[in-house]
Amino acid sequence: MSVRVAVIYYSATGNVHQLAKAVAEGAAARDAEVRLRRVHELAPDTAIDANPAWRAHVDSTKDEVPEATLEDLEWATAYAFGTPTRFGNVTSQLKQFIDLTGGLWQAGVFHNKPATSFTSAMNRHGGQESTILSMNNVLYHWGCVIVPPGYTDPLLFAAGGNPYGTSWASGGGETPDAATLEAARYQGRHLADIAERLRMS
Ligand SMILES: Cc1cc2nc3c(=O)[nH]c(=O)nc-3n(C[C@H](O)[C@H](O)[C@H](O)COP(=O)(O)O)c2cc1C
Repeated sequence: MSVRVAVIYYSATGNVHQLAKAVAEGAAARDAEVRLRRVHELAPDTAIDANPAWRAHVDSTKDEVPEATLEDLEWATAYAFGTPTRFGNVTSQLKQFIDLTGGLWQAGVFHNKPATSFTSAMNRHGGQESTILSMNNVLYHWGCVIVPPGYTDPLLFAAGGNPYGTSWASGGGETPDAATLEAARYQGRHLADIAERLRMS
Protein backbone atom coordinates (compact mmCIF):
# COMPACT_ATOMS: atom_id res chain seq x y z
CA MET A 1 0.00 0.00 0.00
CA SER A 2 1.46 3.31 -1.00
CA VAL A 3 0.91 6.64 0.70
CA ARG A 4 -2.39 8.24 -0.35
CA VAL A 5 -2.51 12.03 -0.20
CA ALA A 6 -5.70 14.09 -0.47
CA VAL A 7 -5.04 17.73 -1.35
CA ILE A 8 -8.28 19.48 -0.45
CA TYR A 9 -8.70 23.20 -0.97
CA TYR A 10 -10.93 26.16 -1.62
CA SER A 11 -9.94 28.94 -3.99
CA ALA A 12 -12.03 31.84 -5.26
CA THR A 13 -9.62 33.52 -7.66
CA GLY A 14 -7.01 30.84 -8.30
CA ASN A 15 -4.05 31.49 -6.03
CA VAL A 16 -4.70 28.63 -3.64
CA HIS A 17 -5.60 26.46 -6.61
CA GLN A 18 -2.08 27.04 -7.97
CA LEU A 19 -0.56 26.18 -4.59
CA ALA A 20 -2.74 23.07 -4.29
CA LYS A 21 -1.61 21.82 -7.69
CA ALA A 22 2.02 22.30 -6.67
CA VAL A 23 1.51 20.47 -3.35
CA ALA A 24 -0.10 17.62 -5.31
CA GLU A 25 2.83 17.54 -7.75
CA GLY A 26 5.26 17.33 -4.86
CA ALA A 27 3.45 14.40 -3.25
CA ALA A 28 3.19 12.63 -6.62
CA ALA A 29 6.94 13.07 -7.10
CA ARG A 30 7.34 10.77 -4.07
CA ASP A 31 5.15 8.15 -5.80
CA ALA A 32 2.20 8.87 -3.53
CA GLU A 33 -1.26 8.34 -4.92
CA VAL A 34 -2.78 11.81 -5.01
CA ARG A 35 -6.28 13.21 -5.20
CA LEU A 36 -6.59 16.94 -5.87
CA ARG A 37 -10.04 18.06 -4.76
CA ARG A 38 -11.84 21.42 -4.44
CA VAL A 39 -14.58 21.88 -1.89
CA HIS A 40 -18.07 22.87 -2.91
CA GLU A 41 -18.65 26.56 -3.65
CA LEU A 42 -21.19 28.14 -1.28
CA ALA A 43 -21.22 31.75 -2.47
CA PRO A 44 -24.22 32.95 -4.44
CA ASP A 45 -23.83 33.66 -8.16
CA THR A 46 -24.44 37.36 -7.51
CA ALA A 47 -21.23 37.52 -5.44
CA ILE A 48 -19.24 35.41 -7.89
CA ASP A 49 -20.40 37.40 -10.91
CA ALA A 50 -19.41 40.66 -9.24
CA ASN A 51 -15.74 39.58 -9.50
CA PRO A 52 -14.70 38.50 -13.03
CA ALA A 53 -11.63 36.65 -11.69
CA TRP A 54 -13.84 34.64 -9.32
CA ARG A 55 -16.32 33.78 -12.08
CA ALA A 56 -13.50 32.78 -14.45
CA HIS A 57 -11.94 30.53 -11.83
CA VAL A 58 -15.21 28.84 -10.92
CA ASP A 59 -15.93 28.16 -14.59
CA SER A 60 -12.45 26.91 -15.45
CA THR A 61 -12.16 24.48 -12.53
CA LYS A 62 -15.73 23.15 -12.66
CA ASP A 63 -14.76 20.23 -14.89
CA GLU A 64 -10.99 20.25 -14.23
CA VAL A 65 -11.02 19.45 -10.50
CA PRO A 66 -13.48 17.02 -8.85
CA GLU A 67 -15.33 18.14 -5.74
CA ALA A 68 -14.11 16.79 -2.42
CA THR A 69 -16.19 14.12 -0.74
CA LEU A 70 -16.01 12.52 2.67
CA GLU A 71 -14.83 9.35 0.95
CA ASP A 72 -11.66 11.20 -0.06
CA LEU A 73 -10.93 11.71 3.64
CA GLU A 74 -11.46 8.02 4.39
CA TRP A 75 -9.31 7.01 1.39
CA ALA A 76 -6.34 9.22 2.22
CA THR A 77 -3.54 8.38 4.60
CA ALA A 78 -2.31 12.00 4.57
CA TYR A 79 -3.96 15.40 4.08
CA ALA A 80 -2.99 18.80 2.72
CA PHE A 81 -5.55 21.58 3.21
CA GLY A 82 -5.47 24.90 1.38
CA THR A 83 -7.61 27.99 1.92
CA PRO A 84 -7.42 31.69 1.15
CA THR A 85 -7.33 33.95 4.18
CA ARG A 86 -10.69 35.42 5.17
CA PHE A 87 -10.18 38.05 7.86
CA GLY A 88 -7.29 35.97 9.18
CA ASN A 89 -9.25 32.76 9.13
CA VAL A 90 -10.27 29.71 7.09
CA THR A 91 -12.92 30.24 4.38
CA SER A 92 -16.48 29.18 5.15
CA GLN A 93 -16.40 26.92 2.10
CA LEU A 94 -13.57 24.78 3.47
CA LYS A 95 -14.99 24.99 7.00
CA GLN A 96 -18.38 23.78 5.79
CA PHE A 97 -16.72 20.71 4.29
CA ILE A 98 -14.85 20.13 7.54
CA ASP A 99 -18.03 20.58 9.54
CA LEU A 100 -19.52 17.58 7.74
CA THR A 101 -16.88 15.26 9.20
CA GLY A 102 -18.39 14.61 12.62
CA GLY A 103 -19.15 10.98 11.80
CA LEU A 104 -15.63 10.35 10.50
CA TRP A 105 -14.19 12.05 13.58
CA GLN A 106 -16.31 9.82 15.82
CA ALA A 107 -15.12 6.74 13.92
CA GLY A 108 -11.49 7.74 14.41
CA VAL A 109 -10.79 8.03 10.68
CA PHE A 110 -8.30 10.87 11.18
CA HIS A 111 -6.28 9.40 14.03
CA ASN A 112 -2.52 9.64 13.56
CA LYS A 113 -2.71 10.71 9.92
CA PRO A 114 -0.17 13.37 8.93
CA ALA A 115 -1.65 16.66 7.74
CA THR A 116 -0.40 20.03 6.57
CA SER A 117 -1.92 23.39 5.60
CA PHE A 118 -1.24 26.26 3.18
CA THR A 119 -2.83 29.59 2.30
CA SER A 120 -2.86 32.82 0.31
CA ALA A 121 -3.79 36.32 1.50
CA MET A 122 -3.66 39.65 -0.26
CA ASN A 123 -1.19 41.37 2.07
CA ARG A 124 2.27 40.24 3.04
CA HIS A 125 1.21 40.28 6.69
CA GLY A 126 -2.50 39.78 6.10
CA GLY A 127 -3.08 36.80 8.35
CA GLN A 128 -1.43 33.88 6.54
CA GLU A 129 -0.06 32.41 9.74
CA SER A 130 -3.27 32.84 11.74
CA THR A 131 -5.18 31.15 8.93
CA ILE A 132 -2.88 28.13 8.96
CA LEU A 133 -3.01 27.99 12.75
CA SER A 134 -6.82 28.12 12.61
CA MET A 135 -6.84 25.25 10.14
CA ASN A 136 -4.47 23.35 12.37
CA ASN A 137 -6.89 23.64 15.31
CA VAL A 138 -9.11 21.21 13.40
CA LEU A 139 -6.16 18.88 12.91
CA TYR A 140 -5.52 18.78 16.67
CA HIS A 141 -9.14 17.79 17.26
CA TRP A 142 -8.87 15.13 14.58
CA GLY A 143 -5.79 13.62 16.24
CA CYS A 144 -3.63 14.21 13.19
CA VAL A 145 0.14 14.51 13.16
CA ILE A 146 0.66 18.10 12.04
CA VAL A 147 3.44 18.38 9.48
CA PRO A 148 4.76 21.93 9.16
CA PRO A 149 7.56 22.68 6.70
CA GLY A 150 9.44 24.45 9.48
CA TYR A 151 12.85 25.39 8.14
CA THR A 152 13.62 21.88 6.99
CA ASP A 153 14.92 22.94 3.57
CA PRO A 154 16.82 26.07 2.47
CA LEU A 155 14.44 26.60 -0.47
CA LEU A 156 11.79 27.71 2.01
CA PHE A 157 13.66 30.96 2.70
CA ALA A 158 13.32 32.04 -0.93
CA ALA A 159 9.55 31.69 -0.55
CA GLY A 160 9.39 34.04 2.43
CA GLY A 161 10.38 31.53 5.11
CA ASN A 162 6.97 30.71 6.55
CA PRO A 163 7.53 27.68 8.81
CA TYR A 164 3.79 27.12 9.34
CA GLY A 165 3.00 26.28 5.73
CA THR A 166 3.37 27.63 2.23
CA SER A 167 1.81 31.06 1.92
CA TRP A 168 1.45 33.64 -0.81
CA ALA A 169 0.73 37.35 -0.81
CA SER A 170 -1.41 37.89 -3.89
CA GLY A 171 -1.31 41.71 -3.65
CA GLY A 172 -2.82 43.34 -6.70
CA GLY A 173 -3.46 40.05 -8.45
CA GLU A 174 -0.04 38.48 -8.80
CA THR A 175 -0.13 34.69 -9.06
CA PRO A 176 2.24 32.57 -6.93
CA ASP A 177 5.85 33.03 -8.01
CA ALA A 178 8.30 30.24 -8.81
CA ALA A 179 9.87 30.18 -5.32
CA THR A 180 6.47 29.83 -3.64
CA LEU A 181 5.37 27.09 -6.00
CA GLU A 182 8.64 25.30 -5.26
CA ALA A 183 7.93 25.62 -1.52
CA ALA A 184 4.46 24.16 -2.12
CA ARG A 185 5.96 21.24 -4.07
CA TYR A 186 8.38 20.73 -1.20
CA GLN A 187 5.48 20.75 1.29
CA GLY A 188 3.82 17.97 -0.73
CA ARG A 189 7.03 15.95 -0.87
CA HIS A 190 7.63 16.48 2.83
CA LEU A 191 4.10 15.37 3.71
CA ALA A 192 4.47 12.21 1.62
CA ASP A 193 7.85 11.47 3.17
CA ILE A 194 6.49 11.78 6.71
CA ALA A 195 3.46 9.68 5.79
CA GLU A 196 5.76 6.98 4.45
CA ARG A 197 7.86 7.03 7.64
CA LEU A 198 4.72 6.67 9.76
CA ARG A 199 3.49 3.85 7.52
CA MET A 200 6.76 1.96 8.04
CA SER A 201 6.87 2.48 11.80
C1 LIG B 1 -14.08 38.40 2.47
C2 LIG B 1 -12.60 38.43 2.24
C3 LIG B 1 -11.75 38.55 3.31
C4 LIG B 1 -10.37 38.62 3.12
N1 LIG B 1 -9.55 38.75 4.19
C5 LIG B 1 -8.23 38.96 4.00
C6 LIG B 1 -7.36 39.18 5.09
O1 LIG B 1 -7.73 39.11 6.26
N2 LIG B 1 -6.06 39.46 4.81
C7 LIG B 1 -5.58 39.53 3.54
O2 LIG B 1 -4.41 39.84 3.34
N3 LIG B 1 -6.37 39.25 2.47
C8 LIG B 1 -7.68 38.96 2.68
N4 LIG B 1 -8.50 38.68 1.62
C9 LIG B 1 -7.88 38.50 0.28
C10 LIG B 1 -7.68 37.02 -0.08
O3 LIG B 1 -7.26 36.23 1.02
C11 LIG B 1 -6.62 36.92 -1.18
O4 LIG B 1 -7.07 37.63 -2.30
C12 LIG B 1 -6.26 35.50 -1.54
O5 LIG B 1 -5.00 35.51 -2.19
C13 LIG B 1 -7.28 34.83 -2.47
O6 LIG B 1 -6.94 33.50 -2.74
P1 LIG B 1 -7.61 32.74 -3.99
O7 LIG B 1 -7.12 33.45 -5.24
O8 LIG B 1 -7.14 31.35 -3.92
O9 LIG B 1 -9.09 32.87 -3.84
C14 LIG B 1 -9.86 38.57 1.80
C15 LIG B 1 -10.74 38.42 0.72
C16 LIG B 1 -12.09 38.36 0.93
C17 LIG B 1 -13.01 38.20 -0.26
